[in-house]
Amino acid sequence: MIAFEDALEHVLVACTPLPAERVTLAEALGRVTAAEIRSPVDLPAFDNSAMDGFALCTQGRRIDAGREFDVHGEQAAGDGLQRAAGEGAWSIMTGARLPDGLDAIIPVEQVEVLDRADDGRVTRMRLAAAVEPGQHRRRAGEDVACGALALPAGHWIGANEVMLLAGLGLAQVDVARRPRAALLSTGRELVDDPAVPLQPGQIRNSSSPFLATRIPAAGGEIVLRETVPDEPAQFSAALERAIDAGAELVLSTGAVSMGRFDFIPDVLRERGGEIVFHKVAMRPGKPLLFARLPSGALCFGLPGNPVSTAVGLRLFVEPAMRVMLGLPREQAWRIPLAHDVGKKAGFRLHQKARLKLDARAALSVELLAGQESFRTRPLVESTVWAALPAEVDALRAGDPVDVFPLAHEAGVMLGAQSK
Ligand SMILES: Nc1nc2c(c(=O)[nH]1)N[C@H]1C(S)=C(S)[C@@H](COP(=O)(O)OP(=O)(O)OC[C@H]3O[C@@H](n4cnc5c(N)ncnc54)[C@H](O)[C@@H]3O)O[C@H]1N2
Ligand code: MOO
Repeated sequence: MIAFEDALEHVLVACTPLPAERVTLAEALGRVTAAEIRSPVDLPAFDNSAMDGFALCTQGRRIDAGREFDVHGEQAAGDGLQRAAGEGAWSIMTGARLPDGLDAIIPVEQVEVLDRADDGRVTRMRLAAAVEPGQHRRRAGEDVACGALALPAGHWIGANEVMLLAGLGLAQVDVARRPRAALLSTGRELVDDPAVPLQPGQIRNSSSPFLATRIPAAGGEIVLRETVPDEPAQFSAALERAIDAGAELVLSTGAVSMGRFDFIPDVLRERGGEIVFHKVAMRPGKPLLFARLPSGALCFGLPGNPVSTAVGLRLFVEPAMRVMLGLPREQAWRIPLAHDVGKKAGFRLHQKARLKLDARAALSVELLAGQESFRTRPLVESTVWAALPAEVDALRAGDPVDVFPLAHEAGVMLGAQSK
C-alpha cells in the first residue's frame, strides 16, 4: 500500500502535456490556452464616452460650473469619425466615439438645457457642475492595450475569457487537445438503461453517468463508454477497443478489490501493462489501481463503490488531466475545521464536506454525516472534499485541513489557475 502523496506523484510524472489544436471561440469554453494570447488590437478600439451627456474640449484645464455652450453636433454609439471644430459642445451617448478634438464628458444630469431644436435636440446648455480634463472618457487600449497579455498559457477558458476574447475579435484560439478517455464499467449487477426493470440483485449503473458528466466538464473527451460483465476476456476485449479508439486515459470502475471477480490487475498485466501502484493508504478508494499500458495509455482502476469512484476521479484523474491540459498543479485550500474529528491513524480520509460561514462570516469546513462509500445522497449536500491527513488520529475544531472544490476547474474562481 502506497501513501496518497506518493501515489499522486507517480500519476503526475506519468502524464505529458498534449499538443495544441485550433478551435473557434464558440468551441473554446472549457478548454485551456495552449500558448499565451496577446491582444491584436486596442480595447476599447477608440476613445469613447462613459456617459450619456455632452463632450467638451477642456484644453487641459478645469471648466467651472455656469459656463454656457452651443451644442454643435450629436454622436451616438456606432457613429464614425467626426471632428469637432471651435468651442462648442457635442451631445454624446455612452460608448460613442469621442469626436476628435474633445476630451471630457459631462453627464446629462449635470447640465441645464437652455434651448432645443424642433426635433428635440439640445442646442444650448449651461454646466451645472465643473468639468475636469478627461472626465468620463474611456481611452483606447485602457482595458487591454494592443500587444498586451490577454491570457497566459495554461489558462482555463470560462465565460469571462470568452467575453474578453470576443471583445478582442479573436475568432480562433489555440488550446490543448482534450485528453481522450474511455469509461469501462465492470459488474454483471449493473443495468445501464433506466427503462429496463431491475432483476433481483441488479442495480443501476450510477457511476458511468457521473463520469460521463464530469470528464467533459473537466476538460476531457469520452471516446468509448461500455459496461462489461465480470468476465476477464470481455474486459480485455473492451480494453482493446478503448486503445483502438485512441484512449489516453482508461477509467474502469469496480473489480479492483479482493473478490473472486476482481480481475482488473490480471488483465492489465496480461496485456503487457505495468501496474504502477495498487492500493493507496486512503479511504474511501483504498483499492485504487494505476497502470500504464504499452500504448502509453494510463489506466485508473477506480474502486466500484460510487463515492470511491468519485474520489479517485477528483484526486487522481483530474490532476492527471490538468497536467495533460497544461494547467498548473492544484493547490488545496487550507480551511479550519468547523468541529472536532476522530479518525484512525494510517489512512488519509477524503470526506464529503461543505464550507460554511459562522455568525461572524468566518469560513470553516464541516464534514457531512454519511461518509460510507456507498452513500451518494450526502454528495448532493457537499461542496468540497476535505482531506484529513493519514498520520493523525484526531483533529480539533479550528485545525486547518486541505480542501478541494468538487470540480478541479472550479478552482478558477479563486484565481489559482493561471501560471
Ligand atoms: N475483503 C475485502 N473486501 C473489500 C475490500 C477489502 O479491502 N477487502 N475493499 C472494499 C472497498 S474499500 C471497496 S471501495 C470495494 C471496491 O471493490 P471493487 O472495486 O472491486 O468494486 P466492486 O466489488 O465491483 O463493487 C463495489 C460496490 O460498488 C458497486 N458498484 C460497482 N460499480 C458500480 C457502478 N458503476 N454504479 C453503481 N455502483 C457500482 C457494486 O455493486 C458494489 O456494491 O471493495 C470493498 N470490499
Ligand atoms: O473505497 Mo472503499 O469505499 O474505502 O469502501
